[in-house]
Amino acid sequence: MLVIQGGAALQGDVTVEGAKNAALPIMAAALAVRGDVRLGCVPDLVDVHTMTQLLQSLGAEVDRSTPNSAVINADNAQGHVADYELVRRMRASICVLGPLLARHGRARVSLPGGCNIGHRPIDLHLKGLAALGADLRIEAGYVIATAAQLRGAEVDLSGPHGSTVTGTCNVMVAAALAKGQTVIRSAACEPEVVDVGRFLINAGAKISGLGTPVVEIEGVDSLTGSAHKILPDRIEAATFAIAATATHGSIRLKNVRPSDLTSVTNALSAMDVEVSSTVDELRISTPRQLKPANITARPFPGIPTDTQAQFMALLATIRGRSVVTDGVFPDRFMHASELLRMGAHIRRVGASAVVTGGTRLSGASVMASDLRASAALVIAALTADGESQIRRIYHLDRGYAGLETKLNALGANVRRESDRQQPSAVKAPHYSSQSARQRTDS
Ligand SMILES: CC(=O)N[C@H]1[C@@H](OP(=O)(O)OP(=O)(O)OC[C@H]2O[C@@H](n3ccc(=O)[nH]c3=O)[C@H](O)[C@@H]2O)O[C@H](CO)[C@@H](O)[C@@H]1O
Ligand SMILES: C=C(OP(=O)(O)O)C(=O)O
Repeated sequence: MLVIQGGAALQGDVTVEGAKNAALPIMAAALAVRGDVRLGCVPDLVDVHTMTQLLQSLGAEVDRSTPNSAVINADNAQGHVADYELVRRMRASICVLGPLLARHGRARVSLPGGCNIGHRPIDLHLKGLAALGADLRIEAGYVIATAAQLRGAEVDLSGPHGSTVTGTCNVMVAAALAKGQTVIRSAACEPEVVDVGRFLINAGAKISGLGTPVVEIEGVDSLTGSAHKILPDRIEAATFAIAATATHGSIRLKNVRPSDLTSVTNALSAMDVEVSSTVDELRISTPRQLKPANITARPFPGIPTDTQAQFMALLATIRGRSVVTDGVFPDRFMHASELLRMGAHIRRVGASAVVTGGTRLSGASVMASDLRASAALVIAALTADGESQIRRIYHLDRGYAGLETKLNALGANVRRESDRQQPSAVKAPHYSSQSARQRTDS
């Protein structure tokens, strides 16, 4: 668990890692590439470790001996079965479906489980791959997919809450090696999807329209090894920016792409936070008084759903009434009940959470339910009077590398202790270790 003594304002510089949500689908896409794939800025996260194990279970060689890098060679990867034991640990395992199908013409991938952030179907992944000619069925908890020859097609990925990020990645990889032209309509526009597309282009794919809802792909015969640097993690950056704001601190974020964070910085500016940027840095400086705000998470370029919980924790500290809505995962409010334990005033009203902020939060023992809920509890604890214990932080280790080290360097008081209520806890991942036990959030 993390034990946090609240009250310190975050001050100083922090360097942001490469993005989890780009690293995972790119590592999966390496299954469809011949030769060495050299990745830089790979974050040292439990999820990356799980993806490493998944690729190895399929026969790929993965060398992570150099920090923040991965060299993947899938030339001898003959496996096509992504086993439940690995897939259940991490939702993003579904990203191997498209690459396996493209590579072997068949794939058997365990269904990723129901997750704590709400309903997470994969119907759009299946619909997209079926449009390319795959035959797909669900049997005994596995997606079973076969395709003698994938063929380019028109694919519409619009769902009830926008497009699908990992679904777009799956279809993009499969289409890159399909015969003929594919047009993906309602493609996800998230920067991580663009990064996956750029990785594929470096490997020889022909893709245009990245970052727009219409992505066109001309299939090629093969993809070949290449080097790619993972883009900076906008969610980690936003988490630190929100934490600095909540503690009335002042920080400089290094290795960021400010244009990926416009919705977040606009929301902070509307609360009266001072935000300034250079090409790869952001400065956040917080006045004494902040204004409440209404926050609605939406697909890119909207406020990311992966920052909604952190915003809710911040708004609980700001005097006045704020409304938080999640237009991507409408039920992603598990953090609210734990924030209540710290003295926050939050009510669910229809599809939104109404936050009446301003009462000082107090330290408490709380339980993290998912990755960003954990981050929200950390932010709340940093602002609270007294000590908080945050349990089940294996969620946090899925998505934040060295969080307590980074926070302490900014002046926070955070320590990691063993949690007797957490029998299956994982250690923070280590480059050379292949044996970390992990827990699923799914
Ligand atoms: C590894 C990774 O990149 N994870 C991110 C990815 O998850 P992930 O790719 O799983 O999320 P999606 O973009 O697929 O989901 C977006 C919305 O579409 C719905 N949907 C999705 C797929 C489908 O087949 N049918 C369907 O209806 C979902 O229920 C949700 O309402 O994008 C989410 C939304 O930005 C982020 O919270 C996750 O951090
Ligand atoms: C929900 C998240 O990740 P995943 O899709 O891997 O569960 C997240 O990063 O907040």
